[in-house]
Amino acid sequence: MRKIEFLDTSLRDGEQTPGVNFSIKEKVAIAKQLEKWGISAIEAGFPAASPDSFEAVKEIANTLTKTAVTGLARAVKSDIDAAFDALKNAKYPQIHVFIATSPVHMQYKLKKTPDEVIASITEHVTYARSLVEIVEFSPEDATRTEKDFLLKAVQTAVDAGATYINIPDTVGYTTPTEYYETFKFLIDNVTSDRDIVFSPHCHDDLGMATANTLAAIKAGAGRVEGTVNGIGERAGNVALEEVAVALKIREIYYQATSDIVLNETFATSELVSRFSGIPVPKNKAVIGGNAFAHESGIHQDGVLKNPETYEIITPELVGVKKNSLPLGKLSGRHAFITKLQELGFDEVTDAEMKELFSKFKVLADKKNEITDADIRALVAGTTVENPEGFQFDNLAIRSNDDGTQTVTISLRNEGQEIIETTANGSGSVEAIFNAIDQFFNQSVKLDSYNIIAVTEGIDAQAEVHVTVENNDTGTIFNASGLDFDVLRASAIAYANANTLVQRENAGIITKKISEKANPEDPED
Ligand SMILES: CC(=O)SCCNC(=O)CCNC(=O)[C@H](O)C(C)(C)COP(=O)(O)OP(=O)(O)OC[C@H]1O[C@@H](n2cnc3c(N)ncnc32)[C@H](O)[C@@H]1OP(=O)(O)O
Ligand SMILES: CC(C)C(=O)C(=O)O
Ligand SMILES: [Mg+2]
Repeated sequence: MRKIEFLDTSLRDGEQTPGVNFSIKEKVAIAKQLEKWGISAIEAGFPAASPDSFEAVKEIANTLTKTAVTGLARAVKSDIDAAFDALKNAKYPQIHVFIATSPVHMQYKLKKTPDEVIASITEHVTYARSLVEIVEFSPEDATRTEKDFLLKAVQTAVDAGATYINIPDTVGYTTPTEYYETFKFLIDNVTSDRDIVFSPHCHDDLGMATANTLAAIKAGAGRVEGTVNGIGERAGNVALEEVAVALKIREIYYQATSDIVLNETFATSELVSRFSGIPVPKNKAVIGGNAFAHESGIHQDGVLKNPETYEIITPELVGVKKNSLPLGKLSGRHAFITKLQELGFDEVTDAEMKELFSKFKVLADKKNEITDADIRALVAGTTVENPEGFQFDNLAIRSNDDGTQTVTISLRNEGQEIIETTANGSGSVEAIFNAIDQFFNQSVKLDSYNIIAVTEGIDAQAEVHVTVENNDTGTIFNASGLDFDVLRASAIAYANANTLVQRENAGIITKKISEKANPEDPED
């Protein structure tokens, strides 16, 4: 049975999702969880894109001990130098060089002839290979590239020293049969005296990313690329959890396995969802809230008689655990520590533990039963917070006789100074957002506002997701807030989003606007 390697690009392609902007701390926390999940290589970013991206790759390279870390680079020497500099301390560094090979990309975007692209592949893969042992090459938009030219580009990269050949379906255009044939064609025709590993990199524009990825494995691919929860540019990348579980359930058919620790899947998905601000839909395959729910009578009858009638994946397989140790307001420190360990949070420091326990006690006073989801939410909010900018402190609401609401909100700056603003609104949320707008005094448009209950029941914690647009730059930011009270969660989410906008305006973070189409550009 073949072992399929997994490369996760949630921190690079995943961050290209409109609105997603992970802080460096969040990226490191995700990278550590990915290592625990059994990912063999993490594409930690595009170091040449911004100082923030560079620092994140560097920090992850300094942190991981088991997993290879790779950085993306155009076929441009300074991009490759930036990737190498960021990866200097990685235990297992890799550099990923890409250049487009489809006619439309070469002619309009790169303004290069096919011969110039081939020369660029030789020059830049050779250069990357002079710096690190393991180089990955991607012919961008491979699935719209003419077959013989694709083979020529790939053979050129192999001859220049690339070990991993990634065949991106950049615009989510291919189909399973076609992609299978592309892989077969390349694997059968590329020659090398070294072992070359081919990998799919699928986008989900036509909803075929998982099927395409599995077809590539069937054709002989040895590594897969994708993201957690399928986040990524446009309709997203392939969701790696779907590929990992499909391989497990159909391992005989694919004659392949992986090192993915499947019972870490749910925790990985939840962390990425929280930090990306993108909730997992209830009907999402493998990890959605309904993935294991049986609603209709005939299905329930079948499952009661034998779960195998309708259940091919068990909740336990992907780490959805039964709440074996229920916690409440009378629980003590020992039970709390045991629960943290049971949930896999074994790296919590003493100081974090102290803070977590006091937050747990506050929550337990308000909520009858503290579930595992509450604890995970608590940990995510405490161990990774945005230390820069203003933090939500408190809010007070008054209903007026004319039906309007008045809100006084206080925010705390890094020096722990508390600043208050007051505003009116026709409803409480509007008044809260008006008060925060008044405080930040910057031009922001609210694009979306969503509330999710973290757990079931009337005393559930609320998670609020907002998407805002910085009117000065057009950049979109997602942010979330979590609290027992939905209005406080709303205030936290909106204040966090405004903090990101403020940091962009101050030049501390940069995010290229990829989500806005340019009508003048033939590619858009
Ligand atoms: C399919 C993918 O996911 S590709 C990865 C996409 N990710 C990103 O774009 C990350 C964020 N990007 C950025 O921060 C910026 O685009 C940067 C820093 C990389 C470059 O910024 P700028 O120098 O301002 O260039 P800009 O983005 O406007 O244009 C891209 C340039 O790179 C060229 N280019 C694009 N891809 C490649 C490549 N693989 N190899 C060589 N050149 C390339 C384009 O032709 C264009 O060149 P031109 O300026 O001569 O016309
Ligand atoms: C950079 C490449 C691998 C990419 O993300 C794509 O083509 O989708
Ligand atoms: Mg991609």
